[in-house]
Amino acid sequence: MIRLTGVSKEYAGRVVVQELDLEVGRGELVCLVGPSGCGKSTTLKMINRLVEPTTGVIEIEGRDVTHADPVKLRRGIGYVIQQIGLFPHQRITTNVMTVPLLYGESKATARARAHELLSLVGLDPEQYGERYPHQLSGGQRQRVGVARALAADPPVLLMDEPFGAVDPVVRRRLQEEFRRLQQELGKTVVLVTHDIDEAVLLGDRVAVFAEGGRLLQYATPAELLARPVNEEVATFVGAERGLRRLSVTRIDHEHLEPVDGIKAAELASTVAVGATLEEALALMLRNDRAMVGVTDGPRFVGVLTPAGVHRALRRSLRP
Ligand SMILES: Nc1ncnc2c1ncn2[C@@H]1O[C@H](COP(=O)(O)OP(=O)(O)OP(=O)(O)O)[C@@H](O)[C@H]1O
Repeated sequence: MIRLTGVSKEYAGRVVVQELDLEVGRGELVCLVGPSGCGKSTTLKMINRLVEPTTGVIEIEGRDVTHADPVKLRRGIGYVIQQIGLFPHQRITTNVMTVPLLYGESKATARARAHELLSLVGLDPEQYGERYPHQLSGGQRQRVGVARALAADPPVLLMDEPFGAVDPVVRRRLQEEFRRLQQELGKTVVLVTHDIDEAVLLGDRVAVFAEGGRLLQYATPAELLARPVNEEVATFVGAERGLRRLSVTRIDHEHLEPVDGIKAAELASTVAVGATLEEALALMLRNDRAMVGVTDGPRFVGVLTPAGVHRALRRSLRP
């Protein structure tokens, strides 16, 4: 869907993005992560031509974006930034209607679409649609930003620290909801963050950048956490990467032991197949039991033990 080949950017002779090759598949969510100033935002802005690359080629669906009309190009690419830039003197619904109106939709259609999108991001249009941005919380404004970026139904969404301005609890909820929404809508997303936890939670793949716009590693979260390519990545991913792996590895049938001979009283609680190892371990610790029951819909399918957790971590690296 998106391909960068040999892309570099220099400002006054200083290289901020270096010979970057990166491919993003259709429907994939890719996180660009790295320390402040390493060129993540610049990379994102080259995709929608807010910044022109010094060298290299950027293609979207096989078409070189440098030959596209930048205004048209940007309308086809949703863009969400931390300071979401809602129009302060326009009501929420009107804010979301902007792009469909630009596209020549009728007011009635654009309004209906705006209401649909507000509901989709968890804001009741009846309750919030007629408010002004300053009458919403930071997290609610962020949702409006996402709704507005989706309004033109763009196949590609670029997001620059979209959840950076909200407190950690709200951020986690927005991240989880956004991940669900993205899977449902099948958008191709490139998301910039400096937060490795956000990157491994959201990304199908994660690109780790270093100072000077060098791409150090581009891999799935499981691969990145288990096998950082060098010390630099290992340091960035952090000493807690073992723990982080628990949060990206999901429980599968093959990790379980049979339930035969286990009494219900030995199982303090259950989790569903597909939950993370982190959730399962948290339950084991909370209940002081070395196992947790696992369900699949209404069925009870087995138990997960610490040995199963080990197995799951090992197997998470199989291609
Ligand atoms: N218009 C510009 N002119 C000159 N230098 C710039 C310009 N825009 C960005 N830079 C420099 O390019 C480098 C990369 O900036 P960029 O915003 O891409 O980093 P980033 O990784 O997104 O950082 P952050 O996480 O702090 O937003 C920085 O050193 C920045 O100072």
